[in-house]
Amino acid sequence: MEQPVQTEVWKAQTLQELIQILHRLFSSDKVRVEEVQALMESYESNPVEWMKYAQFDQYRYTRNLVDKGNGKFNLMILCWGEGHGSSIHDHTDSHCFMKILQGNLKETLFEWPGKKGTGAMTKKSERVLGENQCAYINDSIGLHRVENTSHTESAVSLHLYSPSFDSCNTFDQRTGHKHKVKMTFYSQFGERTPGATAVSQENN
Ligand SMILES: N[C@@H](CS(=O)O)C(=O)O
Ligand SMILES: [Fe+2]
Repeated sequence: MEQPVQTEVWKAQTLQELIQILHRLFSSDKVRVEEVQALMESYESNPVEWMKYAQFDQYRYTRNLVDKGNGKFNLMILCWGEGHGSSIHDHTDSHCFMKILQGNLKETLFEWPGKKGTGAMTKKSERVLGENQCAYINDSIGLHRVENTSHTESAVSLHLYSPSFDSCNTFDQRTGHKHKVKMTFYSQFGERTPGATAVSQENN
């Protein structure tokens, strides 16, 4: 009789436990994408656990720092009001995991523009991510835009970036021209970042 292959399957019962296991997985230098993705998917979103990080802005999506991952990653909660979305952007050569905690988000993938960056950008695919799903992207997969297309529901997502970064490139869909933007946190560890305002240089 053949034995089924035993693989280790993580199940994070709480956000705190998820963070603990993430610290363990990232303490080694080799990131196993499928393992992290499965772990993040295993956490069943419980709003009570993440509510203090979910700080919304009326005009744009917000980035709220949850954990600095011992220098190995940044974990953050993004809050998307009705109709809020990001520009087409890259991820600065990092791993990007994106888990939906509430609502739905549409992710549209684009190809990198050619060297000269001229002409309309090519759309590769799109999909709608639902609650508890976890997507993954890096620069070799392509560029993306994320949108809460709902006019009645907000959305909340949990993002892990490794290594962490604080700037990325945004791209003009019609011309492919890129533009470097700095990214900031609306709040950190549940506290509003002093001086952080709705600046226009953001990724949206
Ligand atoms: N990568 C974006 C969010 S998203 O649109 O994937 C950010 O960190 O702000
Ligand atoms: Fe992104």
